[in-house]
Amino acid sequence: MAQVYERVALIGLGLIASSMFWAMKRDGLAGEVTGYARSAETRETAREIGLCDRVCDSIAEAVDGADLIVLCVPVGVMGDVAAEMAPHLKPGATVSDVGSVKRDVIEKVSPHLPDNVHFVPAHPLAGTEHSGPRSGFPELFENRWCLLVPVEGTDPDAIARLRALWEGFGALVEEMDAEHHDLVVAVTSHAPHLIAYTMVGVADDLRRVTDSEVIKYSAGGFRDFTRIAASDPTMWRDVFLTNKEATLEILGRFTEELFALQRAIRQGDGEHLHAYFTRTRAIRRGIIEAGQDTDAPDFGRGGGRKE
Ligand SMILES: NC(=O)c1ccc[n+]([C@@H]2O[C@H](COP(=O)([O-])OP(=O)(O)OC[C@H]3O[C@@H](n4cnc5c(N)ncnc54)[C@H](O)[C@@H]3O)[C@@H](O)[C@H]2O)c1
Ligand SMILES: O=C(O)C(=O)C[C@]1(C(=O)O)C=C[C@@H](O)C=C1
Repeated sequence: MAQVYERVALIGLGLIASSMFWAMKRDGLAGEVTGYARSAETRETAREIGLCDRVCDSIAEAVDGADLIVLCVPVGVMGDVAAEMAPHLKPGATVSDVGSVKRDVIEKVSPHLPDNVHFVPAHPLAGTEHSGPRSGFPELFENRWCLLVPVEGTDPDAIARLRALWEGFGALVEEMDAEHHDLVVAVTSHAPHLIAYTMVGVADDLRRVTDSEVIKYSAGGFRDFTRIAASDPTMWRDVFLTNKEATLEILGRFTEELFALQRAIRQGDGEHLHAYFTRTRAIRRGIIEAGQDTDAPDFGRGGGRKE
């Protein structure tokens, strides 16, 4: 595959950055890739496993001369990181991010960026419950969506180039505005994570269900909940604090539906339950028919793959 960027800097060296790096190297999508993470331990691990061509001890050194800089840190620190790197950016460079929330990130990052760089926020809808520099694998983005959320007036060439990189990773790319993005992912990702966290918390609170029983009998739905609820606490704290409005809107609707189902169970209203479950079953079938059920085949081979 053809090289898309000569110099790329990855800031934050966890699951997403490491998956991007391995995919870039596998397919020759970038020339030199530099990396920076805040903790010396993470930088040391990165050097040990060959994550990045050059691991830098300062953000200034990492972004120096880079054509593309991707912020791969938790959404709560995107603004601070942008402020720190801004004076060292090369004119004409593209700054992007992979944050799970877009409106807040755009609000926090944009004011720090000089006028002579392009800002093209992005969000790959792909991940696992694992985090850190060892968790990435190059197939992570294959056949997954990556949403680009460019602000109005962004240079179309900068957008097209970033699109080419994500398509090079095997992702399906679409553009969306930030507000819509945040509402969509509140439904498809953020609220489901909160529900999973809650369900596992409830099981943990029930003293009659011992730890060993939770492990022994969790072969089905609950096992999936425990996988999701094992996701990184810092990342998810930041997601909920920065996508507050949309998540609360969806959780409000969720609570209303839950009460309605609760009442149907109490009143023995089987018709209500059956009609509801028939409707939701059709959604799952729609996902599979659209070829979006990327969980079905064993697509990952790295340490961070899904169970
Ligand atoms: N994990 C997922 O499923 C997933 C999927 C899509 C997008 N995202 C988004 O991608 C971003 C990164 O997530 P991840 O899963 O790769 O996280 P991760 O925890 O695996 O990695 C985060 C990295 O950022 C570093 N970091 C934290 N604060 C920093 C700072 N102030 N300066 C420099 N480095 C700092 C950490 O040391 C770590 O190396 C987040 O914004 C997240 O919302 C995550
Ligand atoms: O599959 C998982 O483990 C994920 O949690 C990935 C997932 C998701 O909810 O789909 C999580 C957060 C991201 O922002 C995008 C993708």
